[in-house]
Amino acid sequence: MTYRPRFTIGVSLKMYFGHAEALRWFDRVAELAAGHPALLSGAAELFVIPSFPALPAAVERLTPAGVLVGAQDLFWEDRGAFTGEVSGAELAELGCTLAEIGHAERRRLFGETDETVARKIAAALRNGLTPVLCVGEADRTDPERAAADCIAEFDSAISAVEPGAAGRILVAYEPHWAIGAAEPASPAHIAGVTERLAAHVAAVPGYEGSRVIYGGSAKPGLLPKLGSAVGGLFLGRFAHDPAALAAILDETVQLAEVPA
Ligand SMILES: O=C(CO)COP(=O)(O)O
Repeated sequence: MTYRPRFTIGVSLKMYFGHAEALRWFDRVAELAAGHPALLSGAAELFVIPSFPALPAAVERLTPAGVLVGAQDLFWEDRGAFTGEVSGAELAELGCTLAEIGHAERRRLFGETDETVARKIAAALRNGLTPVLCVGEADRTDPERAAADCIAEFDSAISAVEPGAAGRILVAYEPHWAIGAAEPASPAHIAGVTERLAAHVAAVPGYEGSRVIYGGSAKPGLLPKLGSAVGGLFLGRFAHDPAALAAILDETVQLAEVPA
């Protein structure tokens, strides 16, 4: 079964923007998305993951334009004495529909482990949030070994999901070495990993509709080189200019005309 929309395009703003800057960016992206043929035709769905304090404004300004909003992290408990943390329950209440989990920066700088990732995946699914699960090899290697690392990360990440709570996951393949770089990984490397990873994910019962997207210095021009090897892109810096995001949405329209 072909999942619609054809491509998922996501943007994480990480901690790049101040508040006023984020609001201006939301307004420009809302304007772009509301009239874009990619969203209107089902060629693409678009999600935005801003900082926590910007979430209510993002929901208010982007949701009417058909853009999904998610958080950059969540805690694995739903309520209690956990100073500084944010629950999936509150995120869902705010109108978020996604939660990013296990980004390489959180693993490297904030002590995220396979165990905490697994607990957070369970928390997201139990609160009705679609996890954006980040996986990827730490060091440059061949696609076979990279795919094996990603598959092990995926299996570990779903290991704490409560029975009956499995659901759609957006798996973001982000090789650590390609994040914050000048160029993305090569199309051959990306396809060599995403095709193996997607085949594995598709065979796990309960996770139907999941898809694998690529992140790590992704920018206009990459998607046409990948075609159906990926379910979409997860963008960082190269979506700060809304014109670049528009160019990528244009590419999804052209690609959607080619049968999957
Ligand atoms: O980590 C990323 C998205 O989560 C990618 O960021 P960059 O495209 O800025 O490398």
